[in-house]
Amino acid sequence: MYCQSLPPCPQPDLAIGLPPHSDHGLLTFLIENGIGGLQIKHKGQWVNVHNTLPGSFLVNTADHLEIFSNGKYKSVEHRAVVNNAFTRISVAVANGPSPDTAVRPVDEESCPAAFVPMKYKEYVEMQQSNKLYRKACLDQLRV
Ligand SMILES: O=C(O)CCC(=O)C(=O)O
Ligand SMILES: [Fe+2]
Repeated sequence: MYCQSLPPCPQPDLAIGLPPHSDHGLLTFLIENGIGGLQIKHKGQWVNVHNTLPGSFLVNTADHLEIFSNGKYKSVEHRAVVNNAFTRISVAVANGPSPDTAVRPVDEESCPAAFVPMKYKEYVEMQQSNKLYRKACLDQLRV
């Protein structure tokens, strides 16, 4: 579980709250304190995602879904921007396999694997020991 607190910024256009990245795991569940600020990359453009449905989670597809589905379901690239009025608080819960599971494309027989296998815990360590940058971590595993 990851908790973020991003304070107001006098010049939000010059700052980035959380840099562009994709998450480890299969799916990520997200909640925030009603401020908005999450953006996803869609067809090359940043799109605001503001979940206003009370009591609901926002769900992002993550890297291990992309690996497991051999690229069929892409992990979503996302970032969080700040604003000049409110502190933004968010909680993200990653959901993945057990740490020692080597995640590989599910159907290697019918089509060539697009990713090399890696244990989930090794992937998390790799992501946490590098700067978050777009889908750079997943790109390391591409064949
Ligand atoms: O703050 C958010 O809405 C997103 C958080 C996030 O992307 C993360 O913790 O991986
Ligand atoms: Fe994220």
